[in-house]
Amino acid sequence: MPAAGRGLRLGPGAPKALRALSGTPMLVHAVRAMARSRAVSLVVVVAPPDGADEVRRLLDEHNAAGETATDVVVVPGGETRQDSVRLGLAALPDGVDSVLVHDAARPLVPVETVEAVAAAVREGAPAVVPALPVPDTVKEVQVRTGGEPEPVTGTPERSRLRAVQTPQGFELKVLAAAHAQVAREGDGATDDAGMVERLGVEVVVVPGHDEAFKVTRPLDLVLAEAVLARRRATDGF
Ligand SMILES: Nc1ccn([C@@H]2O[C@H](COP(=O)(O)OP(=O)(O)OP(=O)(O)O)[C@@H](O)[C@H]2O)c(=O)n1
Ligand SMILES: C[C@](O)(CO)[C@H](O)COP(=O)(O)O
Repeated sequence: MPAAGRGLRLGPGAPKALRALSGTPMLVHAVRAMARSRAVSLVVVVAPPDGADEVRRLLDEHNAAGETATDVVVVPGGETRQDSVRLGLAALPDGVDSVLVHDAARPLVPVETVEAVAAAVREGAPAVVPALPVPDTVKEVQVRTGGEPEPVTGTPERSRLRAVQTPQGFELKVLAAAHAQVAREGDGATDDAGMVERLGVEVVVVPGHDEAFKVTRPLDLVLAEAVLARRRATDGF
């Protein structure tokens, strides 16, 4: 679980994963969300490089894995999400053959989404992503950094686009090979599946969920609090 980001787009404050949602660190919500799935037996939390001890303390204090049999280990992360995922993979024990990579910044992912991804990997898909259709029309532009209007260069057909979430599920040897290739070639990708695509391995999509959104900007905190309030009212947690 990459959790080492600063959360710059969320504004000043503690590293994003440590910020509170309804009084509980976002990371604790995310670990609980994964531990709730019977497909998950170990969560490797990749903490801010200088914050591994604090993260361990917070997870223990909040009893993050609760009554589940899920183990939680904490390792320090890296400069980029890609580095952090690679450091998390390096901490896996021998004998693991499949892995889910889940952003701590998606703390409210429903257990059904986690299980759908895990089931697709178990059934033989080497790489699986949860995703939703895109509600807006998406334009490709010529990027301008000076604030001037950006010329549109194309409009991809919306019905063929998907907004991709996490957890993304992989055969471990496929994901490890993808990260090794990217590390060798020095070419990044914004998600793990993107690296696997470059290996020429097929990635498949299963349905994502609105509540698996990524807490990125301040308005996302408002949405997350509203989802938690609705869950407390209807589900009791
Ligand atoms: N060096 C990094 C950067 C990001 N992440 C993690 O990757 C996930 C997705 O990243 P993002 O939402 O972009 O988080 P930040 O990098 O913290 O956000 P920002 O870009 O706004 O700073 C988050 O769980 C984040 O903690 C990480 O583990 N290591
Ligand atoms: C992995 C991801 O959440 C899939 O949508 C996304 O690409 C992460 O991007 P970020 O810029 O690191 O938040």
